[in-house]
Amino acid sequence: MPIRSARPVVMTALATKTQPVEDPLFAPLLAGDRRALARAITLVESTREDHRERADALLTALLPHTGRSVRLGITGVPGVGKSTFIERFGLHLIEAGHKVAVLAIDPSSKRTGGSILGDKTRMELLSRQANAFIRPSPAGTTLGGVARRTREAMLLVEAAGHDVAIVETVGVGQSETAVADMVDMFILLLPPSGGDDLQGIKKGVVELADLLVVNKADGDLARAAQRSASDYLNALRLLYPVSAAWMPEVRTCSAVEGRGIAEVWDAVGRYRAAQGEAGIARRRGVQARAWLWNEIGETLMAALRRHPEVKRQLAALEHDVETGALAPSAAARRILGTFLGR
Ligand SMILES: Nc1nc2c(ncn2[C@@H]2O[C@H](COP(=O)(O)OP(=O)(O)OP(=O)(O)O)[C@@H](O)[C@H]2O)c(=O)[nH]1
Repeated sequence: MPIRSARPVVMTALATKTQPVEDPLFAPLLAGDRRALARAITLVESTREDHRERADALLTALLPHTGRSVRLGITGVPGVGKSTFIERFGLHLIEAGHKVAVLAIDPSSKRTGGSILGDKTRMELLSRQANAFIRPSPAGTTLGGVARRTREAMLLVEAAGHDVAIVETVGVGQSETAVADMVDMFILLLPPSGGDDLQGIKKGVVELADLLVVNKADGDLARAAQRSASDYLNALRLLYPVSAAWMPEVRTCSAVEGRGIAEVWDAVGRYRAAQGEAGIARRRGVQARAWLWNEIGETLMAALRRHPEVKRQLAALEHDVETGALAPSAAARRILGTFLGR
């Protein structure tokens, strides 16, 4: 069953007619039970068909209780200090009374433990907090698959009462775009660079960022960090029109010393004020529509690959395409013809 917007009147009528059984995870998750939340995330991560149906039903029921968090994406190259930063940032938010969830996207990880958050020593202090929920990246082969499950996990943490949802991704590859497509604000952590150039940082990633934070602004690196920050600011001035609703800011911080962390949260507040509720809602609407088409694509492909007759034909058609006996477009049309029963 696809995710659909909640229509209380119709739902109530349907509910009394068919008496759908409420998922046992529904009530405890809404009450903020961590085990129920963890189990619900495991459910949405499952690829089993029956689990998928249950996950869709649970998500649909929870949908009216989602959307109330500040959705932040954080990226940066390995070693820039993401986990040190997120831990400090998360602790700062918890101290201010927030409930924080950290989710990760890392489909590329071949590291032992499987994911960037798999290592138990990461964010140890934060993970011990009652108001923090940290979830490692699910194992996945495709970015699309991992992103889909992270999006759903974000809805679940929101339903469980987390009012700040942080999606972390390692700054290599395409995952930054996937994260930028599911959050309200995208934060790029940068290392202090030695020279006055922006080498090593992909321009595309800088363009996605709403806030640039040069980390490690301490000790010997303090001056280099300041210099990098002004270089980035100059570069951004060339990228963005001054009249835009939000001109990305550049800040420095020291995650290790805990300096500049509160200022990052202040910048989040300014960003949200500049966008306004309508701006955030618009961005989320565009994201939801893109997500719908993603879902259609993924679901169609999965159905296509499962189709028995398609499966039977596929090897021969692939062989014909490989040997040049058949044009890929013609083979694709035949496969789709079979799938659609034409
Ligand atoms: N001087 C200084 N070092 C820092 C700071 N933040 C992190 N580091 C150090 O940078 C190294 C990497 O920090 P992590 O937080 O593990 O970085 P990460 O980006 O999560 O790294 P990956 O797990 O490889 O993705 C560690 O040795 C940290 O102690 C900082 O503010 N100042």
